[in-house]
Amino acid sequence: QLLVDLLRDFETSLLNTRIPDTTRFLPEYDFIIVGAGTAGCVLANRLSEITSASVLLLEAGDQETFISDVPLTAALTQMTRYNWGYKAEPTANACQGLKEGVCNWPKGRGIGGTSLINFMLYTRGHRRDYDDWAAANNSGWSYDEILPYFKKSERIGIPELYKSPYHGRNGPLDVQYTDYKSQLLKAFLKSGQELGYDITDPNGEHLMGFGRSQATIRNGRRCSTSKAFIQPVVQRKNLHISMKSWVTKLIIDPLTKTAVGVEFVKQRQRFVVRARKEVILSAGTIASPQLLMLSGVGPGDHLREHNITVLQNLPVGYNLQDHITLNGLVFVVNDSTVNDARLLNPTDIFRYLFAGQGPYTIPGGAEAFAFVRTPSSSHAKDYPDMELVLGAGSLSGDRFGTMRNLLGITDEFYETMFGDLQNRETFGLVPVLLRPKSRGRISLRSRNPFHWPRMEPNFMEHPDDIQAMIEGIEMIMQVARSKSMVKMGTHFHDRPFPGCEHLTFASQEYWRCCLRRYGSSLQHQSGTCKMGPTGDPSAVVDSGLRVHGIRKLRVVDASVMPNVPAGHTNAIVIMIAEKAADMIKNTWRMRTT
Ligand SMILES: Cc1cc2nc3c(=O)[nH]c(=O)nc-3n(C[C@H](O)[C@H](O)[C@H](O)COP(=O)(O)OP(=O)(O)OC[C@H]3O[C@@H](n4cnc5c(N)ncnc54)[C@H](O)[C@@H]3O)c2cc1C
Repeated sequence: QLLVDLLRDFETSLLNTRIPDTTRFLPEYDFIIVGAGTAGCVLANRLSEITSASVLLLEAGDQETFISDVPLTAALTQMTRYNWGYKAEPTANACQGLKEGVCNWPKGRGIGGTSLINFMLYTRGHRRDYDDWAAANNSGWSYDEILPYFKKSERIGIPELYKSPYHGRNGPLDVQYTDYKSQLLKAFLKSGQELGYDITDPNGEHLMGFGRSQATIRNGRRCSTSKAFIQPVVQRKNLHISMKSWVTKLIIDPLTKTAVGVEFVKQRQRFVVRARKEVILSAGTIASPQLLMLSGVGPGDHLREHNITVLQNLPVGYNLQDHITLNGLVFVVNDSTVNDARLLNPTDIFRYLFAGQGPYTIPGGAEAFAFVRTPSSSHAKDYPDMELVLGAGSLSGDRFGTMRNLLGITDEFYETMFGDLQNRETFGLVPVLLRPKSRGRISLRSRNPFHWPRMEPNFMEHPDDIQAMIEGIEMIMQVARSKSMVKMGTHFHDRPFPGCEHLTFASQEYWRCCLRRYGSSLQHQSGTCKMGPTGDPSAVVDSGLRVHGIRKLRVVDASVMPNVPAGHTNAIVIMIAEKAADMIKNTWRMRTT
């Protein structure tokens, strides 16, 4: 930790804008934003554009360091204090063979939130995802209505997409390809064509197809929402940012049912600050429902169990969704791949440090993705229900254990599976279930705000989710058997997963077992403060993201998604926050100055 602190100080003095930490607070602000994560940073920027409005941004963590900047080593950030390090409850159909038999749920802590530790892949989902939100009486959320907000935030750095009507060129968030292109990437894209798919821009007209990873990177470094939205505006006088400020409660007037402020702890001192116009909760899918419940907004019975006075009975914490994945599908290949040993190569290190180029710039090690439709899918023909992610290397190359640590993979699993692959070139292919039918829940473990809430994933509780995953694995095998991949000497490392050796290898039962033991999360938890109209018994916020029944309180983060779209969630949360900022400005008839 000392080393991290020293490096951070060194780096912020040289490379980053130091974010001033407010210690003296106004008694009242127009807007108080709880959580400076992906959504909170966007909101703080857009709301403080109104020079007449005062904005307080409260964040439990502190400023990012260059440790989180390197795209390839994203997994390393999970080992720092920038990760809340949550662990979910044991669940019947996933994660059973992982450390402690539970799923790791890393979440970012610091200005930038989970955009500080995520894998930077930039995807938005399918047009139909948003049209479905709108069709469920969430007016204003159809694809045509939200596309301008994706574009508003984006500065596309991919020349062939400059003229695309789907991309923005003037936003603060850089979206780029890395300069690194392996032979494997070319073979993977070709295999897609062999299988009848197009090579597409997944953020363009058609999601279905194979494409290179677009990522939130700027000149080879992570472009967090802190870099994009906060660092350029720290000099604004009307924006106060307070770090290491742990919000413990939203203060809601029980008579008028109006949010009037927040309570938080900073440097062991308790503060209460009032909000003149609104409190905006952007603490993420786990902490936002927790804070609502601690403040009296949630399922009545559950709050009473914890002796919390019920101010508004709402289904807070339900509808938890996530994209499911299976790690450990490893392929041996003849070409050179990326692994920990190679990363010690001084040429690559210097190339990265001085030019922002080379393998270190691959976002989380993912070079490309394919959006495909499983044979049994009940979705429309153009709607992919499965993503296949191509790794530039694989879990077998994780000698330093950073990826294992992130995923909760035991050393025993690693040695048994990959012990004999140490000198081999390998890559991984990862299936991702895009439209899960299973639902989990966040609930309170206690009324102590410093205790983690209970996180029940219920992954793959619905049998269709397991079936889709098995078909996704079979599609991965098809890709690996394609001519272009075989030409590279690709073959599946067919060592049985520990605990599933007794089953016929590659049978449906075998894959079921692998999923139960090693199936896990892609960390796209969402939906726990669901958006829906009055009268929808599962809704927590309305289409303006206002909490039903409570005045002057909005939720703006991944928790409001009614259904998780078929895309990685960071860009989607940024879009939600961009739109929310406009809605808030309209409510208060405040213009950007
Ligand atoms: C390992 C990993 C890899 C991922 N990879 C990708 C990817 O490649 N592409 C992609 O699109 N998405 C990815 N995601 C998901 C994506 O980053 C998240 O969905 C998104 O960042 C969520 O944004 P948010 O604003 O809802 O929450 P967050 O960004 O988590 O923000 C919540 C903020 O609130 C703060 N907070 C919480 N409680 C309190 C409190 N009580 N008081 C004060 N502050 C508080 C937190 O510290 C945090 O800063 C990944 C996620 C993880 C964990």
